[in-house]
Amino acid sequence: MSLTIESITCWLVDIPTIRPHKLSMATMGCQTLTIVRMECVQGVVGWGEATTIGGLSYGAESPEGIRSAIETYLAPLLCGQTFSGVASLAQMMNASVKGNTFAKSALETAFLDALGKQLNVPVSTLLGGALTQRLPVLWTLASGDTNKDIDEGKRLLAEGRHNTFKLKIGAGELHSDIRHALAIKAALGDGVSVRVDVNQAWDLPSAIKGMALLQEGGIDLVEQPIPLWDTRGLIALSQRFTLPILADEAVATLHDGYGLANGGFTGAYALKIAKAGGPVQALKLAHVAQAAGVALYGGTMLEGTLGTVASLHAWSTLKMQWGTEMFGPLLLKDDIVANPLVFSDGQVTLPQGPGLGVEIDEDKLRYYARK
Ligand SMILES: O=C(O)C[C@H]1C=CC(=O)O1
Ligand SMILES: [Mn+2]
Repeated sequence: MSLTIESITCWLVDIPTIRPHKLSMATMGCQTLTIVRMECVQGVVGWGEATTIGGLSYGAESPEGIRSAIETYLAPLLCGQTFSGVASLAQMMNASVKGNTFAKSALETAFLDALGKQLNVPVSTLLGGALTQRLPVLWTLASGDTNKDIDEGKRLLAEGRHNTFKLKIGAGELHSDIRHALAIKAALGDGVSVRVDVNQAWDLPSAIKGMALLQEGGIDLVEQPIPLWDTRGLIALSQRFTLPILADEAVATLHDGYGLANGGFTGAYALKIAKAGGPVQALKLAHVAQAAGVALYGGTMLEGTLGTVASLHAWSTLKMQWGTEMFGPLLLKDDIVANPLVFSDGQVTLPQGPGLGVEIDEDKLRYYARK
């Protein structure tokens, strides 16, 4: 069985967020989904998505750059070619295009969706088979205001939608950020897991001070406290504190995962399909982590439903010691799918059906697509 790619179409889809989402490097009021439609000669169509955060403020690929890499380089390379699976697809993309893992992730996702539809199996089956149909999912409190975050957290706990929270810090002065995090932790209570993501904003001395206070205050996990290039610092912090570290920006591919673990990093890796170049590539990093005894976490680039579901199919094949943050669609006011994901009891349900199991609402796609 193989698929021949006939055409690849790409849209930029702008969807407002339900509230401002404040990270250390940008405040989002809108998310741009780069949507890919891959039509195959065999009659199946696959869909994929790539997102980043805050234009070029989070990473090296912008939505416009992702679209340009696909339309100018990757689509002409792939159209007319026949692939028996993701291995030959990835090999061809990597031979001609360096980096651009976000663009490659959207294409790998679309191919997996098409292949699953052709074989009449879910993408999770192509990736090794789901261990579970429901995955834990936390929520990020990042309104930029401590009291608003507390109200939002309490409301979501009362509704039973989430029982674990991540806070975005690093934009403010160290001690006021710590006060913010510990006030939320105290208000939500002992039984609620609260983690923080610094998104690289601290230098090493600040991280040493900050982590001591966060550890003392009962925070459960600290994500990417220092810049991505400072792997020596990250390893040292992971060995110095009992408060575990989640490596995010510092660990994109299996090579990064190997390097950190080999250097003595203890803690966990945030897997993201966009950082690795697709669901199959992200699983390679997961398997390196498993070999090294590093724990796993299912990360998001705040994708809409398509990218979130693609990630969930991959994460469903793994034991995720720190759960997932696949809440992206809940941060958006709308989406381009006819069958939204179901979130309840701190969990999200993996869609059934062939391929990704996501049905696109093409009217909404046209409505939100950038003209
Ligand atoms: O983890 C990040 O760095 C990005 C993203 C994930 C959740 C969230 O709120 O932002
Ligand atoms: Mn992060």
